[in-house]
Amino acid sequence: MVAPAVVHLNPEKYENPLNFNPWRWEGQDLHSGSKTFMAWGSGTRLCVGAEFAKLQIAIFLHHFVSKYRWSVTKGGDFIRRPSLIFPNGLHIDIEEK
Ligand code: HEM
Repeated sequence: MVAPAVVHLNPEKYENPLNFNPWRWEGQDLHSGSKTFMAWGSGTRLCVGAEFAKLQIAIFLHHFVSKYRWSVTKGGDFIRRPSLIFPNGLHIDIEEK
């Protein structure tokens, strides 16, 4: 069994894996058999909803950053175990621009 988050945070695979850097996968092998990128699983069990989910995420983020302002009001501490957990939640105020 493989924990994808552990692979994605491996400093031997990615430079400064804890830094926010969406471009870190640019030029990497992202195919279904990749051993360095497996957010959608791998091989025959690859997520069937991956393309749908990516489209939804892109549409959501586009509208979220272009039409709304937000600020963190409470919480936001996080623990990597290895997936991300917010023990006190992450409360945000959202308002239309
Ligand atoms: C951010 C969103 C998503 C992530 C990160 C994600 C991730 C994954 C991962 C890692 C697996 C492999 C699990 C394993 O190896 O046992 C998987 C499988 C699967 N996902 Fe997703 N998924 C997402 C969204 C979706 C959506 C939106 C759908 C359906 C509309 C979906 C349907 C499935 C199905 C049916 C499988 C099982 C595939 C199989 O075993 O043949 N997923 N997903």
